[in-house]
Amino acid sequence: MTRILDRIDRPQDLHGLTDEELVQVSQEVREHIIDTVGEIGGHFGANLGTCEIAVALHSLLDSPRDKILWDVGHQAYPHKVLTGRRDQLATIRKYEGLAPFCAITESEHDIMGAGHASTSIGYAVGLKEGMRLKGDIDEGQVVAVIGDGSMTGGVAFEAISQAGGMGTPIVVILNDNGMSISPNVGALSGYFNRVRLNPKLWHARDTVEHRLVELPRIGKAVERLGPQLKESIKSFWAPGLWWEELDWAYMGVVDGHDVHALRAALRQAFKAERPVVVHVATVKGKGFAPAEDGGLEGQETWHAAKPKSISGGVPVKAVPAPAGAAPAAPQYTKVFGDALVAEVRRDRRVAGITAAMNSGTGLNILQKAEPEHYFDVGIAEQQGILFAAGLALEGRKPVAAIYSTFLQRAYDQIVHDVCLQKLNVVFAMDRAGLVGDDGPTHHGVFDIAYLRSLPHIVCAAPRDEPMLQRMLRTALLQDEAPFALRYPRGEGPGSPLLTPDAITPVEIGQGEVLAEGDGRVALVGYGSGVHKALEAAALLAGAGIVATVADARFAKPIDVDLMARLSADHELVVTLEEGVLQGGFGSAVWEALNEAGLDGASGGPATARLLRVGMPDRYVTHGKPALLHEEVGFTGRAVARRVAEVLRVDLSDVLAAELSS
Ligand SMILES: Cc1ncc(C[n+]2csc(CCOP(=O)(O)OP(=O)(O)O)c2C)c(N)n1
Ligand SMILES: CC(=O)[C@@H](O)[C@H](O)COP(=O)(O)O
Ligand SMILES: [Mg+2]
Repeated sequence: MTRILDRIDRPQDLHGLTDEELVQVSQEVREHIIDTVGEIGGHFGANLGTCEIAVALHSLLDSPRDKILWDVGHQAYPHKVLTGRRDQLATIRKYEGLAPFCAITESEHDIMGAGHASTSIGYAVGLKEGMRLKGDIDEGQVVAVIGDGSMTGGVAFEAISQAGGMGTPIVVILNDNGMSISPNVGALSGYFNRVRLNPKLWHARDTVEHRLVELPRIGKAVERLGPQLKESIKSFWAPGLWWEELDWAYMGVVDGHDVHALRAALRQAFKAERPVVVHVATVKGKGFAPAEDGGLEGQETWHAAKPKSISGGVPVKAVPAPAGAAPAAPQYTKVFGDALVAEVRRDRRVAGITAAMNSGTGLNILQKAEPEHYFDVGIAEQQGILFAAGLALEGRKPVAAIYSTFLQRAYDQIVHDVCLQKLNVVFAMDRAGLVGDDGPTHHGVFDIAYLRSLPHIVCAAPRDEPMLQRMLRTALLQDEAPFALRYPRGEGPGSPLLTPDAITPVEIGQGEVLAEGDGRVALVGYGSGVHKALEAAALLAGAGIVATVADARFAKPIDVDLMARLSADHELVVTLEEGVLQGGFGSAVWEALNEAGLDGASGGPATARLLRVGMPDRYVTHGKPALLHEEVGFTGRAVARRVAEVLRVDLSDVLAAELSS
């Protein structure tokens, strides 16, 4: 059957279609996403929830003159399909393919870049007030689509307050499905649930006035009340009171899978001359039974789909690993989650905090094992750190498990509240380094630089799983300082784990030499950089260069004695880190050598040349980590090649042999 979708090459092609045709297009978009994402992998459930919303919006609006903003952007695949990218959807999140979220460099219909939650309303206020400043506030509609989970981000409320105060005529679609990645949390979510799940409240506004006017004796009086007073009486009974109190018009709850109802509500909202929120109820994973009928667990499972996980619209049964295959190394996330449970059981002062990333951080393990010591603040990283600060002031030992990239959201709380007051808070930063498919908004490459400069903080990075266990223990045994721990997304090298009673702390500020060399080059890794150092050393050995390999273990405090010794004993010292070079670990080594008069520049003893290997001064694109590591030169081969150049050694045969092996 030919799809209507096949003739939708631009959003304006939706204009003039009947409601029935729009319903059909919505379903065709849904099936296109199920087939495509089920094959290639990617964000899934949220996209099935916004098919009708995207169709309704683009059928009424003239994008990009009218501006539609998608909060986070993980639910923007229908928008991408309807705005000329239908046939490229299979490239999404792939190297040089469509961006994982909205990107202003990708399409004129992507009005804002995203990836981090809760930003869309803020942009919307700016865009609309920008039109007012240009002298034409009616230049175009501005609509922000934000989920109930993203609504828990404080910055969304900052924008709601500004818009209410200025009377900025924007439209917000609150896409309420009761889910964040895991079930949504907090009082706001509770309020949304009460309203969304109570159909009687869905049309309260319309019926309240009717019933009031029908009342004996006072009915006539109500009839004569001015519209404002009537509105406030209506909103007293109807949901959305707090929106009205903030001078927003509240409309809802609308069925987010009913194109006709959505269009009717949006037509009304577009006419308002004030900020309007349209509260919409959707199902995360709508139209895909394992999610739609799978309850909260099913909807959490299908937040993202793995490659080749769906065929013919149904899940593909996982194929067991062949007998005798080596077990995959445990994900750092699981090692951390298990280690945190062990720490809580060793010291009842310990508690774990997540910001809506329950399973992503491994805190789902703590939630099951020690629920009293588990806290989820929702998408509210700033609150997560303030909450940790409060716990620390109360003598608890909080561990804030927040991805490196999302922790950026709480930078001032780290500076102003934790470090300045020298509070004993542990930052467990998963997804440190290049995360891969999620791309530049999610790569955790700035934390070394953004934390190392803060007084009192300790910055550490384990080279493998047991070292992660030891560093977490170290962080929690000490009472002195804030302690930041970083580790990459995915598997470690598979080193044998330590039993809880065998976990010993490491000396803070002390590095470790893993292999002594012949004095020509020392490769000093930090975290995942240690493995690149070992890979490079193996290649250099093929050319007769025996490299010294060291694990710095700490970026702050730096092991100055070790760095001084390596610098004095070698021609070349190479630092390797999966973080930006500017202000990173290599810079810290450079600074330490300079302060000790050992950098050769200050007339001190002859010292080694310093070569820093790390992330470049640009945003690295999306794609598989191995491809990205190749692109930025963060591989054993690339490092070996650079060392050979400096030492004027010919490595071509070794590299050729390695390639052919
Ligand atoms: C600042 C920030 N914290 C955490 C995340 C991770 N994250 C991505 S989507 C999501 C859930 C969003 O929930 P909601 O807005 O309700 O959208 P839904 O998936 O339910 O459609 C989370 C926590 C993020 N993208 N940004
Ligand atoms: C959209 C978003 O921010 C999350 O879904 C993120 O993509 C999760 O990343 P991980 O897959 O690394 O947990
Ligand atoms: Mg949601």
